[in-house]
Formats: sequence, C-alpha cells, structure tokens
Amino acid sequence: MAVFGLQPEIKDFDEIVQYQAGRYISSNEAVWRILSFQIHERSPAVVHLAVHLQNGQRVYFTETNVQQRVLNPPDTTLTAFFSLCKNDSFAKKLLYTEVPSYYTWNTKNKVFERRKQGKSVDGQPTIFKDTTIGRLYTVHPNQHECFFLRLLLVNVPGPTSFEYLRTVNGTIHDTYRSACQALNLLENDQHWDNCINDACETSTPSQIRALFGIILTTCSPSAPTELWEKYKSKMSEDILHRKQLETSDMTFDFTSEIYNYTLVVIEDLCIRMANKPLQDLGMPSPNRIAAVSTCVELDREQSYSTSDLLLYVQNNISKLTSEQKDIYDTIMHCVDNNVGEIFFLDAPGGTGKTFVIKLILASIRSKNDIALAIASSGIAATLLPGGRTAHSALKLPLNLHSTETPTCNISKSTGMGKVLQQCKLIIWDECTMAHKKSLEALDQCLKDLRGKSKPFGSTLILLAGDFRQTLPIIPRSTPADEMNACLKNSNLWAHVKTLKLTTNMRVRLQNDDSGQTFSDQLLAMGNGKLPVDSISGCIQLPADFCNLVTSKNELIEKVFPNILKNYKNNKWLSERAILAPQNIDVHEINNIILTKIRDQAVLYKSVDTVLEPNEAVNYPSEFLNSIDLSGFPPHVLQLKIGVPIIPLRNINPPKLCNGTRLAVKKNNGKPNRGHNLDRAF
Ligand SMILES: Nc1ncnc2c1ncn2[C@@H]1O[C@H](COP(=O)(O)OP(=O)(O)OP(=O)(O)O)[C@@H](O)[C@H]1O
Repeated sequence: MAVFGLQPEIKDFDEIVQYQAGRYISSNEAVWRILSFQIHERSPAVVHLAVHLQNGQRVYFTETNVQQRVLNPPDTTLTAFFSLCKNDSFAKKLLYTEVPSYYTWNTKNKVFERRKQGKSVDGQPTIFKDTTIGRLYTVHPNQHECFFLRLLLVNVPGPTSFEYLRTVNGTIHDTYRSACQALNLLENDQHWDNCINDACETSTPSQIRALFGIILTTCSPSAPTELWEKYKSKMSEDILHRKQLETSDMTFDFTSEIYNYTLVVIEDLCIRMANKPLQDLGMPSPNRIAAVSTCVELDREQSYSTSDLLLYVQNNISKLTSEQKDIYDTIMHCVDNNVGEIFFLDAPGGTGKTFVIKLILASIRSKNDIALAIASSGIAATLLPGGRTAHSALKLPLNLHSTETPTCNISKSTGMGKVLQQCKLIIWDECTMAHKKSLEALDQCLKDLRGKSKPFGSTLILLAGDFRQTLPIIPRSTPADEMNACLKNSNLWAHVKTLKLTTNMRVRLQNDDSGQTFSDQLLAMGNGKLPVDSISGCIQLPADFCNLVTSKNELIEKVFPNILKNYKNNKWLSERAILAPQNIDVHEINNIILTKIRDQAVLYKSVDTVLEPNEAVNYPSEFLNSIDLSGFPPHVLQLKIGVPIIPLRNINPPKLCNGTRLAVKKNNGKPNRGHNLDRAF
C-alpha cells in the first residue's frame, strides 16, 4: 500500500501524518496491521528499578499538591521494596533485582503485588515466578554514596530500610561505602594487612615472604612499603636466627643488613613470579652488592639430599621390570656419556612411567647433577619430584597458539638460563598435551643457551606421554587444528627415538582381572580399534565398560556414598571426583553436595571492577559478577570445612600447582588454609 499526496494543503500541513501516509508498507506488513497483530514484543520483560539515596527520589508536584507531596512523597520501586520486605516473609529472601520475577509493580498504587500466574515456587504453592527480570538504573561511580548504595542493593537480600542496608553484623555504618567495605565488596589494602597478619600467627617466615611476594606481584596494594615496614621483622626471623647461630650470639638483633637480605629474597621471588624487580612494585630496591648473591633457580635444583636419593635408588632399582630396566639403562647411559638424544616414552596409563621417571631423576640428582622435571599440566607436575609446569619453568608465552615463533623468555645470565645450560636431562611429562610450538621454543632456547645447532642444543630430552589421551587443547578449533598442533607434526619429531612400556603395572600388582579388561578396553579405544557407527560417527562403548546412572543425584550417591560420614576423611576424598565439561553442571553438582554437608557455609565474593571508571555505567558490577568464564572461579564461592577445592592458579609454584586438590581446613572469611589431597608434604 502506498499513498501519495500530490497537492498538500499548506494550511493544515501535518508533517507526521504526511510521513506516515507516504511510507511504503509491504503487503505482508499491511496484512499484519489490518489483522491487528502485535508489531513487536519483548521477551523477557524488563522492569526498571529505581536507585536513589534516602529522600533523594524525584518528586513531581504542582502548586496545588506541593504540601501533600512534601509530607507524603509517592513510593518508588525502592521504597516499595523496603515495605514489601517488612511485610512479606518470602520477599525477605530476595535481592532487589529478583523481586520483579515474583511480584508485579502496580504503577497506580505504587506497590509490589504477588504474581498470580507463572511457575509455582517449590514448597510455596501461592507464589509464582515469571521470566520478568529486574534491572537497576546504573549510577556513575562519581556519585559515590549512590553508587555504593546500588552495590549493597545487588548484594544484600531483603533490606527493610536505608539504615538496614548500612547495618553490617549489628553495626550501623555512617556511609554506604563503609558498609560495602565491611562486607568485603570493595578492594581494600586492609585485606592484605589482615591476610599477612593472619599468616604471621601460623606460618614460617619463608611462607610469609612468599605470601608478601604474591600480594606485591598480583594484588597491587596501594601502600606496599607500609606493609613491608609493619611485617619486615616477621619476614626476617629465620634470617636473624641463622645470624645468631653463626655469631653464637643469641642477643644479636635485626639490622639493616638483615632486612636488606630479606628484600633480596623477596625480590628473587617477585622476579620468578612476575619478572618484576621490587622497584617496579613500589618497594625499596635492595642493595644487591651488600647481599650474598644467590641464584634461586640453581639452588632449587641442587638442594636435594643426595644420601636420601641414593637410598631411594638402591631400594627401588631392583623392582624394575625388564622393559623398565631397559629404558632406565638407555637413559642413564646417555647421561653418563653426555649423549644428546631425544627420547619419547610411549607409556599407556599404569605402565610405570612415573615410577621409572622418578628413579631416573633420583639417580641423576643423587650425584648432585641437575635433572629438570617439567610437565604440561599442573597435576602431572605435582606427581614428579621437583616438578614444575612447562609454562612456569620455561617462561613460555601464554598466547602460544597465536604467536608465529614463540620463544622462552630466558637469557643466559638468569637462574633458569644457568639451569638449562647445566642440566643433564630434561624430562617433559604429558608432552603429548603440549603445543608443538612450546617444544620448538625450548629447542630454540637450548640451541641459543648452549651455542649448539643440533636439536635441543644436544641436550638429553625425555618426552613422556600417551597420544591416545588428550591432545593439545586449542580453544574454538577443529580436530584438524589439534592434529596440526600435535608434537608429531613438528620437524623435531624426525629426531625422536621411541621407547615403549607395555605391561600395566597397576593391574599386575593388584592381580585384578576386571582391571585388565578395563585397561584392554581403554587401549583398544585409544588405538582406534572400536567399531565406529557409520551414521553417527560415534563409537559404541562395550556394555561392561562402565556403570551408567540416570540422574545427577544418583551419580553423587554412587561417587560419594554416605558423604556425611566420610567427607572429612582426606584419603576417601582423594580417591574420588566427578568431572563435568560445563561450568553450569559443575555449579549444580557442587551445590547439591554442599547442601548435604551440615557445616556453616562461608561465602567468598569476588570484587569485579572495570579498569575505566566511566565504563562502570555500561558494565555494572552485577553484570561483571554474572560472567562465568571457563578457567575463572565463580563470583560467589561457597565453602564449608572439609570440602575439596582446586586452585586454578598458583603464582608461586611448585608446591601447589594448578589442579592440585585441597580440602578446606579453616574457614574464616579470609584467604584459606587447606590440606593437600593429591600428595602429602
Ligand atoms: N617395577 C615396579 N615395581 C613396583 N611397583 C611399580 C613398578 N612399576 C610401577 N609400579 C607401581 O604401579 C603403579 C602405576 O605406576 P605409575 O604411576 O608409575 O604409572 P604411570 O604410567 O605413570 O601411570 P599414569 O600414566 O596413569 O600416571 C604405581 O603405584 C607404581 O608405584
């Protein structure tokens, strides 16, 4: 339909009508309009919620009603929410943003009313939930108090007044900001002070130094020197004690030399963790000439007790099976004769690969030589004595996939540079999971450090892993990309000699027939021997391969039977885990298990802020909190004593690597202590 006015009468010219009449409307739209169908709709519906300080709401008045408005200003959604929380026990559990899902806003009477339709809430047949969501108006951080009031509104359920929002643990705070501070919703140097103070009660000086190093390198405290001045004696106690023993004078007190030496140790830590000297972290720079120069990396690799290691070798070498002994002899022959070779130990799970590697490491280290143990994943690194992740030890770039020719950030003069020049053997466990570029980076680095053009600068390399297991993981990639990133596709692979372990020691030692069947099935699957369905392209699992369950609750019951009785038993916990590929399932399973444990839950919330303050309006804190990325902990972490947790990243390896399982031992709302479930130390 098209309408054109050829001779508009200038007198009654209505531009809007003219525009509407002159619009072209397609036949489809014309029919749609003639039948009065809705032109657009919103789903889910969004209700905007007011945010204002006490008596700060906008009030409209006329000359006639000014007095009445002053005495009795109309309610806003915020003041109506307070009244609702006073009178409705269900609303008391809700956050402001959750209210529109259960209540409708009556604009005439300015009250929230319970929904009459929707999905009824479990156990509350008279309460209905709808898909409607509530959105708070954003507030610029420049409007300080209003911004902090908003922050409280998205965190405190069921407030009954403005004063209620400012009340934390019975204390009424003067400002919303200090209430946020008391609820740990804001970043604050006081956290770090409390954290170190807490550590001083129970930790050794070296642990306090490591904690201080982590705080300096990753938490950007605003006044690091104040923390240093306050706790420098606590961090230097062991150094003082050593000095007292050396001088046989137990009255010897802290001196500037002792503090200087402590600073040197802390600086070494910071360089290792973040490659930054203390000066770049807002701290005084230590006087390196005055301090005894130490090479932390070299010290670390040579600090093993040779007598203990020798005893370990003597006790275990006779246990090696003939195929394990062949591998041990081959490697030790190369070590003793300084032969630079590249070996790949092809060992399916349970064939004793770790057993042989431990023995090789102990044998080399017992002669005070250096053997470097690295692994692609944190958990594999924890299983090797002195193991570290390849990324941390070799200073590999994090964006390996996108870098054309990545390099290790190690120079000849650094501690790690010296370790790599002097080491007799480098063992890389789970190398099949590593991107080929990381090995190529190590190859280039060793060639440079050792001044030799042969692969890996003629260093003896033992790669271990199993190509039947997980290949390198490349986000948003195709299987072809993964194959391309695989070590076998590197030019270096042509120089690799393969050694094989075939006997499953786990099965052999336990003499377990079902274990043998399971191991054979795994091998057949890894070797591509299981028949593939031509239509779906999937393999069919053998009927006796595993036990299938039908619900999450059944899975939990099977994996963690009788959890209330057993959950404080670390050995029991360390033997079981549920893996899920998606965060949403992980959160759901965690919540089900947590509700079964009767201990008091403590909530830890992340403080999420945008770097650019003006962007706070576009990315409000509740939006930042709602982002649930892989590799990041959830915004709200709920912990109870005894539950297992996994650190996603340890800034100061190698004791705790990412992936190590811990059990919560103490839960005080501050950074936690834990038992290690994966190994004892
Ligand atoms: N020669 C041996 N004598 C005694 N015990 C052994 C021997 N070889 C391996 N074992 C034991 O067998 C079990 C499996 O060995 P190990 O953990 O070294 O295998 P793996 O190949 O590293 O397995 P995975 O790849 O699953 O980690 C361990 O308990 C280990 O102590």
